[in-house]
Amino acid sequence: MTRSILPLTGRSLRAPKSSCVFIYDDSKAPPPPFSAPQGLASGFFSKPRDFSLPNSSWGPEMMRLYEQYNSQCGEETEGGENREGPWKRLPSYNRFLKYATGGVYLSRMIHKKARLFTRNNRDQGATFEYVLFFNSEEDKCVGVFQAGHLLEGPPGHVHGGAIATMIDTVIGTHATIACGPVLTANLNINYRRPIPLGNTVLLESSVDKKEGKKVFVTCKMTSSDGSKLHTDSTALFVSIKVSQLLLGS
Ligand SMILES: CCCCC/C=C\C/C=C\C/C=C\C/C=C\CCCC(=O)SCCNC(=O)CCNC(=O)[C@H](O)C(C)(C)COP(=O)(O)OP(=O)(O)OC[C@H]1O[C@@H](n2cnc3c(N)ncnc32)[C@H](O)[C@@H]1OP(=O)(O)O
Repeated sequence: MTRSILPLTGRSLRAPKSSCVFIYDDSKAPPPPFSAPQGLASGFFSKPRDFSLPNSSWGPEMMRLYEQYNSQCGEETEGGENREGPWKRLPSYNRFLKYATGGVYLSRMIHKKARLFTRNNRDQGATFEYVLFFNSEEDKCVGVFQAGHLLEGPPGHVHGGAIATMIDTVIGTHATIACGPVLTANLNINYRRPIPLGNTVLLESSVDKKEGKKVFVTCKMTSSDGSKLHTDSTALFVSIKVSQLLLGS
């Protein structure tokens, strides 16, 4: 099942008349969430860049963990057959939607320039290098994150806000897979040990409980070999209708 993407005329979202607006159709049952960004992205670019693939800035630990999970991913073989695997690599693009009003008219320039926060720097390795994997059998989501030199907080170490961003990204993705579109309502982080800039860390999340519109998720972030605990965190996500978010109601 794939999420249906409706091309709407500009009127309903107050976008420029000549524009084609893409929005998720909430009336359909939630599909696996990661077909959506791909579909969306391909509406705007002939070949969208998938940022979760290795690049020359990835260090040995980032590559080691990537290979460890990627080698356990299902894939299509050269013969066109599907090879089974417990993990799935989640592709990652730098934008979701071309137009969103958010209740206020945003200029065409802002819409055009909007980019996903974690994927907005063209300098490879400078900020957030990461890849996410999901295991549906175990209901586990894993993020491998290499922290770049522009994420400095305390001297030589990663800023707490950048750490929170990565946690939110992993658990937000996990909550979206579990429940469809969600927003972070609450995020609690215990920062246990600072992360040196350039280091690769591993994030592992689990869904603890679903209660109506609410989904409770936990996440721990460790050094790449698992020996040091950097953070442990809990979060609450609440399901939303994307159309409400875009229309500002
Ligand atoms: C954005 C969607 C895009 C979807 C795209 C789809 C696929 C894309 C694929 C993947 C995406 C993957 C990853 C995403 C990456 C990163 C994640 C970034 C996430 C964010 O960066 S997100 C921005 C920051 N986030 C906000 O900007 C939220 C502002 N906020 C609100 O928009 C509302 O506040 C909302 C919606 C949270 C709730 O509003 P609401 O009206 O829907 O619900 P309501 O208030 O009725 O609460 C219902 C029940 O939750 C309880 N509850 C609510 N809030 C609570 C709190 N804080 N503490 C404890 N309990 C709370 C109530 O007590 C009640 O509980 P009960 O039912 O038991 O009474």
